Amino acid sequence: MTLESLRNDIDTLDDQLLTLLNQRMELVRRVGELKRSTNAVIYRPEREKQIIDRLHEQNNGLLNRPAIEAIFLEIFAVSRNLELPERVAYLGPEGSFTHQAAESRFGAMSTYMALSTIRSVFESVETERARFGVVPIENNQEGVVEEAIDLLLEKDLRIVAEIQIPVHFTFATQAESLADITHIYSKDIAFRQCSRFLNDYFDELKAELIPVESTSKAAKLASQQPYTAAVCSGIAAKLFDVPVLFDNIEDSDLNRTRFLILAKDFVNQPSGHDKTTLIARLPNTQSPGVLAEFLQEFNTRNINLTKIESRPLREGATFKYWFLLECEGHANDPDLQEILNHHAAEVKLLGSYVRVS
Ligand SMILES: O=C(O)C(=O)C[C@]1(C(=O)O)C=C[C@@H](O)C=C1
Repeated sequence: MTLESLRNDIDTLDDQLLTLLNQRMELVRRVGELKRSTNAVIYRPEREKQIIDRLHEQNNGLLNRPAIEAIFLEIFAVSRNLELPERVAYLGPEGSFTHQAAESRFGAMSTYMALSTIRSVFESVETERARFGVVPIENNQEGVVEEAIDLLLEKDLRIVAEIQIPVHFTFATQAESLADITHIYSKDIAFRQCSRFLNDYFDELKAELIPVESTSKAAKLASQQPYTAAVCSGIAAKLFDVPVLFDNIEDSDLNRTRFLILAKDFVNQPSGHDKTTLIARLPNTQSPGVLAEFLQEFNTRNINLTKIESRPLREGATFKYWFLLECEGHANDPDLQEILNHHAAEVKLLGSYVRVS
């Protein structure tokens, strides 16, 4: 087959894909009308997961699961925008890893607001300037983001979904050759995490490493100044139009960050593979057994507790704590429901949502 005839076949299939996508959007538009008439929520992560699971199971072509996910998450994002355009606030600046996390769920078509603090993301959702907020909650190498954890107690928001993304860095530059590069910009932590690559390539070339506030700023500088480069996220390089010379230049490929999507009011239906996040303010944790007995309630019901984080209650000059707990399962599961009922006064449900891993 010639290139031309292969391309002709691709054109024919693309025409069919477009027709099918438009047919799908017509159905989605009707779903949107139905939902608006019943005041139902537009974003249904558990339904999206169900669709991707089903497609993956029946698939026997070349596309693997990440490819199916990438294509369909973008389709869902376009669908949701058609049903009701929804604004997404995230911890900026543009091109940050939180931006990348937000885009991985809400797609290229959503309206985004880059905010400069985690608190302002919470507040924008609270005051309904944004329908959803995306914040980092923990990194598997560095631990939790304390500000985000504390705001979960302070503000009355719900968790819609979690996103986990590997922290990959790219090396982006406009320079024609590595030997031309005199300065490399990035955040100091990113330099540390890419030290092997930088040593291998630049030890002899002697480019100067210049730390700046964010990897997005680094990409911006590299877009403005010839003979410079940036160690930054892929999304920042794309945003500032700096060609990526090397991908995944980090020393360890185990570095992952977990983000939460927050909304003012949100209830997910069970997906069969869920996680639940709770806040517990137990009275008298200084009395023997109070905390242990509470945790035991999960154990006796065979509920797998996956995380417990203690944070100071900041009540006077005392050492008192509240706890952020995560367990497998959905708040509708009868066993978990029992615990929630039993501790209605001291336990608050932040959300049940599709468990990533
Ligand atoms: O099934 C729905 O509830 C829809 O709104 C449709 C749809 C889709 O495109 O398939 C879009 C948004 C939801 O997050 C889930 C699925």
